[in-house]
Amino acid sequence: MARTVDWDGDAIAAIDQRALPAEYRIRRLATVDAVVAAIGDLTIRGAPALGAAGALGVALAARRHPRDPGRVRAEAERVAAVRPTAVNLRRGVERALARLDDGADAVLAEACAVLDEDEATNRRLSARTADLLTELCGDRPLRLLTHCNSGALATVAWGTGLGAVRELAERGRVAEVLACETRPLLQGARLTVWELREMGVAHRLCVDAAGPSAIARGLVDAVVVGADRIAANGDAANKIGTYAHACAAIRHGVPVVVVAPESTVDHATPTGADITIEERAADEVRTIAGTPTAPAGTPVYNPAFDVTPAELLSAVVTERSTFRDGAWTVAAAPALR
Ligand SMILES: CSC[C@H]1O[C@H](OP(=O)(O)O)[C@H](O)[C@@H]1O
Repeated sequence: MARTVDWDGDAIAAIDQRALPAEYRIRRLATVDAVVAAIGDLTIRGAPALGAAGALGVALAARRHPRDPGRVRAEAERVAAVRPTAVNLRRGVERALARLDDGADAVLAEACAVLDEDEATNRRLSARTADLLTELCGDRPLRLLTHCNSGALATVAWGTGLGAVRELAERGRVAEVLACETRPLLQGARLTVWELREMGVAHRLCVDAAGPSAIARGLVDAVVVGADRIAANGDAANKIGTYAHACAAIRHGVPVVVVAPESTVDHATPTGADITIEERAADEVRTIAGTPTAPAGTPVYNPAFDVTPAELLSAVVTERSTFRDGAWTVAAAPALR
């Protein structure tokens, strides 16, 4: 699989995640308008992937308007504002924009650095999470519940929550993954299942409401999810439905681990109550694959995310820190070999 988001020398090359699993196709995005549209319609989705797309969107603007920094900043703001919850999007934009005074080539180089750093970061946080799950659940094949998609498709490569599943599978420590379909846009059914088949990991698909029930019936050893923004106190915003799994998990003594890069931790946001939750279009709920499921005009409540309070989480794991029992601890630097 190619990188989820990449630079082809003149434009952004992105896997079109709306087309999966039926079709694997790359969309070429050569303008800021195209990037804004692709983020809005979830051609590109997932916090780290959004960060990469945001940085590359600024690079496109800087190449298009090399002598108009004001225009570049305005275009950058258009990109950053498309989706408010995933902190990585604005961070990727700001990181690229910080090089604007050095010229368009420097902006592009910074954006490409965002991409180049991602896979190594995700492999590190995946290994740290696999170690923690082994500590929490025992050194045995585990039955894991996932929600939405936090795999390679949500990042530039490898993945976060599903990256940890991949790491455990390579260690021979995954018995089965129960993948929640994730209404309304079905990232679980369409994307996580597709990635699990690519990995050769045993899995079953279930409706979202079956997640808490599976936990209650003792079918799940741990819940492993990604995140879009993690507040300073460890509260985590993730796909709508995550909170319900966590409520069931704490009642039944099942660990819930949030896996995300440091770039998703927002220490400037004190608690989950301070996180803006994106509301999406009503028709996403009133239809399935374009077929109406409710009468036209039915009023809809469609938050794209919910917040799981830190007290319901066993841990938040990044590539270099862990939030557990109310505190962040930084991992010791890996021993020099
Ligand atoms: C590794 S970030 C994945 C995160 O992003 C998803 O949201 P969306 O598909 O709307 O971009 C979901 O919350 C995943 O957990």
